[in-house]
Amino acid sequence: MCYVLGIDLGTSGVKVLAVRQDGKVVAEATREYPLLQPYPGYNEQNPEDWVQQTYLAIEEVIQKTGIDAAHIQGISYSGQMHGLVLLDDKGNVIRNAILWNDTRTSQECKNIEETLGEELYEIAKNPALEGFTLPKLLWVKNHEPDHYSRATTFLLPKDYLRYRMTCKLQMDFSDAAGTLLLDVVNKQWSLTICEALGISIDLCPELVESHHCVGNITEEVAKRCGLSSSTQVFAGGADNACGAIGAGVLSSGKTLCSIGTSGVMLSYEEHDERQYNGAVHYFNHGKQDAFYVMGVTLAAGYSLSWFKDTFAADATYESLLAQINKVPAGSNGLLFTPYIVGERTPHGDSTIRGSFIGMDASHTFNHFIRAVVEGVTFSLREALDILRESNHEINHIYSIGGGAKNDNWLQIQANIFDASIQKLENEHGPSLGAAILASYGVGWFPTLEDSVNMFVMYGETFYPQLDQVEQYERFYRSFKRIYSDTKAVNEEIKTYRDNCN
Ligand SMILES: Nc1ncnc2c1ncn2[C@@H]1O[C@H](COP(=O)(O)OP(=O)(O)O)[C@@H](O)[C@H]1O
Ligand SMILES: O=C(CO)[C@@H](O)[C@H](O)COP(=O)(O)O
Repeated sequence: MCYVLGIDLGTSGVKVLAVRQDGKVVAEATREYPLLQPYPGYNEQNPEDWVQQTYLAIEEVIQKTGIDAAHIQGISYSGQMHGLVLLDDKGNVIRNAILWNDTRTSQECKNIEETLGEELYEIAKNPALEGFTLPKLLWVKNHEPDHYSRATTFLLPKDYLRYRMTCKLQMDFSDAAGTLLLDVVNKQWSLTICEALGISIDLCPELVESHHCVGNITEEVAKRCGLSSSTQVFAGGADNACGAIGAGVLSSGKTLCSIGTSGVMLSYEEHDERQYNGAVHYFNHGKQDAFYVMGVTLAAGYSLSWFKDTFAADATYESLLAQINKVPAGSNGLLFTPYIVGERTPHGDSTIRGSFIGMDASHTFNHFIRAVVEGVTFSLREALDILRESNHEINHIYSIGGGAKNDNWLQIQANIFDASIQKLENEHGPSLGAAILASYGVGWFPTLEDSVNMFVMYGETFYPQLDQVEQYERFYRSFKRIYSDTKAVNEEIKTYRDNCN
């Protein structure tokens, strides 16, 4: 029997999945690593943590299953997008990675928009947002010139991990699309954007398709992890592109909701013709010559994990959510906005912060938990509204990520989105998409769709409950007001946060 490994380098941790040629997931292993937050709004990670934790997870999967390493024919990757990894001329990391949820680059974003104007949207198809890679490159150039001067190339998180395992430097189109340096339609680095912003195009690595074979596992890594150097390595994709592949979102009319650390509402796009004017992200898919649009809630699962770590550190997610059904929809008038690290969709605002609105002495811990779950889901509903307003008919949504592990939350999604919610038989998120790319790359299947048909198994469907849908529409209208009603006071109190620096 032959196998592939799918490796998802997420924000909270790395997940390694071993999948058999018949699509059976034979083992998985997850290892966490710390999120470094040296100042409010700063989010970094040490790339060496990614590498070492991945090696341990690979070892664990092989030890759990006793798989003969020579039977692992392919490996591919998915990863948290946009994070900046700078390498020197020896391939060494120059500084910690600056991540997708870091919001220090507001001034750089302003400079990019002022310099490029409409050209940015014509070429990169996206607005300059703090989470994207180009603003981070410019921030290092402006604030850490010694680091910038030593850089010979930049990579994104999963590309760096793949580089360490193959010694090959590349980036796939689906992840490159999130850098703001890619000409999305022509699938090439934009010399116009590089030159306008004083970035050498030589910093940009070779571009490849997600199913492209970049090389093999090196002898050194094979020995370290118990792999074989005969194993082929495939480029992989952005975590949301791989999440879409792993849920079978490979054709028009299909939509994904992914509640990971971030939250994503994503719809497949066959062509690049629709204009969204930056209201949502527009990226190359991991499926060749396809695209997708998506809205992002910066702190989706992160809002729940932050609340758990801060107020119930010893609880499990299961125990935390077990009682929320005892609280009615709308949490008896308690509303939460998930803007605890700023927000992207629909409010591109790095200054806004979260709120609990309507706190009453009668509210209990369970009300707060349910309010967090509902607030995250309301935020994703705002992204869904943008997609529906641009003529995406969306009545059925595939749900993945940590938030898809809880049936109460899946039912709340159905009621707030007013759509049926499709759970996968086994929730593996983007790592399944990465495994599918490897299975297609090694030639087990003639098309990506054939691999999806073999690997993806759908589970329970959750249907909207009319009475709850109607109640949520009322609460949703109140939720949407909170951003504009709290924007000014958040701008006032920002200085109190900054003085923590
Ligand atoms: N059993 C669970 N029930 C509900 N939410 C969960 C559960 N496990 C994890 N989560 C949520 O999912 C998030 C992590 O999702 P995941 O897709 O694993 O993360 P990432 O890919 O961003 O590292 C956590 O922030 C947490 O809020
Ligand atoms: O910034 C984005 C997408 O634009 C995020 O979706 C990151 O890609 C992080 O993903 P998770 O760790 O939340 O899966």
